[in-house]
Amino acid sequence: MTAAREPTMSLPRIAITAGEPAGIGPDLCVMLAQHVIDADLTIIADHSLIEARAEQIGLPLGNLNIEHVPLQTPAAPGKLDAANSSYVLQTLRRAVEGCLSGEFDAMVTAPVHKGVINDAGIAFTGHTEFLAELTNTPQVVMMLVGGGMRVALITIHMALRQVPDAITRPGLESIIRILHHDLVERFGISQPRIFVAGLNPHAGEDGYLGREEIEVITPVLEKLRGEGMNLSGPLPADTMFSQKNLTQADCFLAMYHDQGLAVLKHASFGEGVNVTLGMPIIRTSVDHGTALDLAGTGKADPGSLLTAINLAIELAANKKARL
Ligand SMILES: NC(=O)C1=CN([C@@H]2O[C@H](COP(=O)(O)OP(=O)(O)OC[C@H]3O[C@@H](n4cnc5c(N)ncnc54)[C@H](O)[C@@H]3O)[C@@H](O)[C@H]2O)C=CC1
Ligand SMILES: NCC(=O)COP(=O)(O)O
Repeated sequence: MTAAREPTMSLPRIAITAGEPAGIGPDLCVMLAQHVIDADLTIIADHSLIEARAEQIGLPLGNLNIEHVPLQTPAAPGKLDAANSSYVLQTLRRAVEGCLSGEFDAMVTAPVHKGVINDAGIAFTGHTEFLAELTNTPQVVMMLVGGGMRVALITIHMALRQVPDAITRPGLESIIRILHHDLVERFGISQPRIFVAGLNPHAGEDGYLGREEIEVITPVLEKLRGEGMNLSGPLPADTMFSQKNLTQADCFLAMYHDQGLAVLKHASFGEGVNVTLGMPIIRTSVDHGTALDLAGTGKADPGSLLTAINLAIELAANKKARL
């Protein structure tokens, strides 16, 4: 909790990385101080950055707990500076280290700007891949939760041109195994029903509109169904998210980023949560980006960050209950 709350034993300890310093992440961290949250939050950020943003948007910091990681150069709202990219990555390293050591029960990330990190000469496609590397996890899965659905992805941050070649039988099998495992173990769904999209229009139209469904997706689904997994598909992606399917699926599995996330964000932008599956640590995140246009204005909506914190609390409690 960040506003007035009675001290309580065993609240989940959650690290929050403030993200890109020129974006809305620092504003959202300040906004957390205005809410009562049943967790011990540690904001990992430059202390003076958060203080300055609080002053800018006219909100008190209260007893917000901030662990200081110094900026490389002063940050102005809305003005990206590649010099601060190493700071952004350092906040992530610190949170991961704390989660791995047991100091934190989970980490929640505010948005980073992928482009400016690359401008600094650091190859970076997203938190998901960076955290996989830091935790030595060979395969992670991105799943978003919102709008009454869960949507996981086979391919994440890659050019559309590269997608078909990146969908392989071993990769698909490994992702479905992780997804199934985490839906059971982390989300407590005993028999998850996973609806799997095809890659091509009409799921390939029997091979006339592409052969990935026949050659890659169907053989993997048949193999895993043989092990007892409840898998539907490959389904035409244009109708996969029908209202009827929303009531029946525990999770949709999309072949590429915008096939799944455009639908989810249409239904829930600003209230959705991004969760990384397959890692030894719990990580949730906002569903939006750095919104440079809103940084320092006080107009950013903290809804997604609050929902991400609540999901982290729930997943940490589920994990504790299983120990
Ligand atoms: N979790 C993360 O670190 C994510 C980072 N990004 C990064 O963010 C950067 C900017 O991405 P964009 O595509 O421009 O998306 P964006 O989400 O930053 O902005 C899209 C639109 O939504 C509005 N918006 C976003 N968050 C809002 C909030 N909390 N309250 C009110 N309005 C909000 C913005 O003002 C803008 O009009 C990119 O570098 C992208 O890679 C994008 C998504 C997730
Ligand atoms: N569209 C989701 C997104 O870009 C966030 O990715 P990540 O930084 O959480 O890997």
